[in-house]
Amino acid sequence: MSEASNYLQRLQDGRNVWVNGERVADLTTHPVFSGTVKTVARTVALQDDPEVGGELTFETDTGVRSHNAFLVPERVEDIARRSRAFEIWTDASFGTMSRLGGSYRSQVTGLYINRAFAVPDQPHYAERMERYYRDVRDRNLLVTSAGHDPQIDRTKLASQLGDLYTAVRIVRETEEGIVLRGAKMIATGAPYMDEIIVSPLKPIPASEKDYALMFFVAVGTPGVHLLCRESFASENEEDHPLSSRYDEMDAVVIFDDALIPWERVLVKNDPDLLWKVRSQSIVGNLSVHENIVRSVNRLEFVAAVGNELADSIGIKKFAHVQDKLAELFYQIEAIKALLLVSERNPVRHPAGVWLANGKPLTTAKNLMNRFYPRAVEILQLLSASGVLQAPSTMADFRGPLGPRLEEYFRGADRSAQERIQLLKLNWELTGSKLGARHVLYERYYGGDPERTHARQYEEYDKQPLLDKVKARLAAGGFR
Ligand SMILES: Cc1cc2nc3c(=O)[nH]c(=O)nc-3n(C[C@H](O)[C@H](O)[C@H](O)COP(=O)(O)OP(=O)(O)OC[C@H]3O[C@@H](n4cnc5c(N)ncnc54)[C@H](O)[C@@H]3O)c2cc1C
Repeated sequence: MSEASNYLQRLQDGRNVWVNGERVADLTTHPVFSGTVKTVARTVALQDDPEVGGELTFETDTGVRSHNAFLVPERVEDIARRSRAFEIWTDASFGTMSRLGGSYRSQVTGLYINRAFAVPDQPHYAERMERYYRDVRDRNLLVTSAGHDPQIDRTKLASQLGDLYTAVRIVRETEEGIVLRGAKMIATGAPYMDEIIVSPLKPIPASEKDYALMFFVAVGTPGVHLLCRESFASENEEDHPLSSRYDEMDAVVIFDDALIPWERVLVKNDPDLLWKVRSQSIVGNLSVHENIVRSVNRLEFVAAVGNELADSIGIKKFAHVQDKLAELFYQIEAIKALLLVSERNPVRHPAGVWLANGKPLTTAKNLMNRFYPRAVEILQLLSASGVLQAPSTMADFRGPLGPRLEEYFRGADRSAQERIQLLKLNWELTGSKLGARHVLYERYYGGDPERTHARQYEEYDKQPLLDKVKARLAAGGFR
């Protein structure tokens, strides 16, 4: 069976996906989901593609071909193999779909690598992790994650939110596993995925041990509900080139007395073990590496649109326009340079794997949540009211006003229809609901930027900088 038809079949698992007040009977035909399902199926099918399939996959010890996000980087060249696979996949959606690229598949790989290294005294952890990794890898499953408790009141602990089962907690244990109730926020792409990693993203105090859970849940598990946000998808490919294909959706995951089998439970009511596992650098490193490959791809897309906009109305010769276009280019070059530096200066981890250097990756991640909103702002500044002059639909070109539109909307270097297509693409990136969500995503997907930037400050090795200045001052200053 091809990867694409296998994927489409996997969606028919009775999953509880809720949107617009109804349970979705079939994602493959539902107007909110069918466009993106096609995109995911097309991307997954790249593994069968004679041209790129080899670069995307590796042969496992069980003899199947699996995506390189599952490749354990035992040799230094494996970093480049993983990177190339991320690039091919992310290019299939111009960097707009974050969960397809392999970030959370990489977390599974990282957790597998860590299994014995992080917790040698917990054999059940290592055994379950190994079985899970092998299963997900060999079936090429798609993975997302949900890490946060409902927002409600951030000054309170999970146990202080009123109902003890607001955040996810065990209701009872059975021979088969744990029965869970509560909600986790938010799992991007969940309706299209096979698996969700559920795990808090920050340390849990000992007094809150009942919330210290880490487990993997199959999306189709009975009692698991995915409550989707408002859809940004469109069925009109001509007018909405991105929303019709790439609305990856975000969902709250609700556990309504859902049974999670023991073999999927990695940490149960154990804050120490949880943090031991989560704070290991491998998991974050492998997944951030994918994020940065995707970031380059996304910035390249935005820069190309910006250049086309400038060409289309003949504004390229203005100095401030060149300044803005140059800014889009240096954004690309800065993130690309950090990616290259990280890949060319790999670090051998004691667990026996090679990792791209973490410092430039973290820097790129933190820069990106400032770069992307600015990149979108530049597109807005370049097109000004142009996007609002575009007719509501390309169909107007086929109506009675068509010949007039050809005249009024033509560009400096292109036909009216070509220019309006470009403006519609620009609107998708800068003014549509999908575009606004992309900006929010780039700001927050990697955590609250206020705190991730502060962490970079705290973890930065400042001493060598300070020593130099202190020595100079001690020697009499800078005279
Ligand atoms: C589009 C999108 C997709 C996402 N996809 C996923 C996903 O797939 N999986 C997943 O697990 N998560 C996902 N996230 C969640 C993301 O990880 C969080 O948005 C991020 O970590 C911030 O947490 P929060 O949204 O709960 O905001 P909060 O932590 O509630 O913060 C809200 C505001 O309060 C401030 N604040 C709150 N607490 C503190 C504090 N202690 N100190 C200082 N300031 C504070 C913050 O700075 C911020 O301004 C996604 C987010 C977005 C926007």
